[in-house]
Amino acid sequence: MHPTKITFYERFEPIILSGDKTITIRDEAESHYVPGTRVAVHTYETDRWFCDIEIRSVTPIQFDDLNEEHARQEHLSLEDLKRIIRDIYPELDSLYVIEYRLLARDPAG
Ligand SMILES: CC(=O)Nc1ccn([C@H]2C[C@H](O)[C@@H](CO)O2)c(=O)n1
Repeated sequence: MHPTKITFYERFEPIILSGDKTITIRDEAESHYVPGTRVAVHTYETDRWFCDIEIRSVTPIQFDDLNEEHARQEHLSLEDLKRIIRDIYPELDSLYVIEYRLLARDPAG
């Protein structure tokens, strides 16, 4: 069964809902999303649903191959992106770029 839920740190909610952040970079444990499927997005901290996304692609990437295009898609500088990835996944080099598009958001949000 493919995963139908993903969590994001609450601080990223505004840029996900604005459509400015269109990828997330995760480890192997979170790499099993299926392109074309709908996934519910919840906050990591409180498990609050705030939107749905459609998975566009899941692509392996090495930490050293992260570039300015990934940073643009994350709506971050490359320096900040690499620092955040290193905070979340210290010493992990094999990662996955999950590209998505915003489908529906909480009308009360
Ligand atoms: C539990 C967990 O790992 N949750 C995550 C992981 C990553 N993100 C964000 C941070 C960056 O913008 C990208 C890159 O991983 O995705 C997140 O919000 N929550």
